[in-house]
Amino acid sequence: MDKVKAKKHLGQHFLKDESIAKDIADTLSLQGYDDVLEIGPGMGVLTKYVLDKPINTYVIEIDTESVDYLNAHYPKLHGKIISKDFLKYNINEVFENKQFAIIGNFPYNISSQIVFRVLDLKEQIPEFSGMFQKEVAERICEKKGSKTYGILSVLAQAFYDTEYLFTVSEHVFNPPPKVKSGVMRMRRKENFSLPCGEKLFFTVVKTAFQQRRKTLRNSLKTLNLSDNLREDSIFDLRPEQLDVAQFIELTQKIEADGI
Ligand SMILES: C[S@@+](CC[C@H](N)C(=O)[O-])C[C@H]1O[C@@H](n2cnc3c(N)ncnc32)[C@H](O)[C@@H]1O
Repeated sequence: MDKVKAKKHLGQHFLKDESIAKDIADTLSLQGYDDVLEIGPGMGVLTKYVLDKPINTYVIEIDTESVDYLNAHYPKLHGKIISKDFLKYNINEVFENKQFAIIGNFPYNISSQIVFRVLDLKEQIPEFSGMFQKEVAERICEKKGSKTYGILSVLAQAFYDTEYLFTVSEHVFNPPPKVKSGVMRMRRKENFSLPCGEKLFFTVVKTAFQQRRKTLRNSLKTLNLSDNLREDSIFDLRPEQLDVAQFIELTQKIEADGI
């Protein structure tokens, strides 16, 4: 069967370098789960190395041409290829009440949506690793004070320990993307339930970073906080000056204010 022709609208950039595929597969710690789901296997360059691990491997792929290719070349995947859009797929069809890891050389056009979906499913996902465009991988792992620290950094780090692992050149892909790539890993914290309302925490973080140059006193105006609360010195800060613990503290103060 012929190779799959890369489709731009699906973010298809196929990895050519087998040693990088192996290094990505090796980011799996294999601790705390027996199953792994690879998002976007394409022609299976990474899948091959994931299949070498002592773990049940499933893949989810939106492109039917890639699915046909995988069926033809990877008999070990028989019955474990989910021909669906990861963003819309109900994971309980395969992983009901199960812990599973997610890995991939992710489609860059939907990077942030994939991270948000993982955060939605965090109760079942103890580990999430793989390749994004470098800027997104860095953003996930960035600490307060940096220019790229933002919504993804705070929300991912509220529930996961995040590590930036290594950078990958654009030349090892076919076709090459315009930007460099970065491999990162997120491992869920032992205690990942927040000591404040999660929905409000998400709202506070997102609202604060929508106007990242403003102080919280200005950017959080839309939350209708009391004048008394707005006197608190935490509101003198800009969002990039707060770490996760401070965003939690801020959310707790807003909760106590009775929003
Ligand atoms: C960057 S390519 C990586 C392909 C392969 N893993 C590799 O390393 O060569 C991203 C893959 O994700 C697939 N993809 C794009 N959007 C998807 C979605 N919403 N759900 C599942 N797969 C998707 C693409 O078809 C493509 O195969």
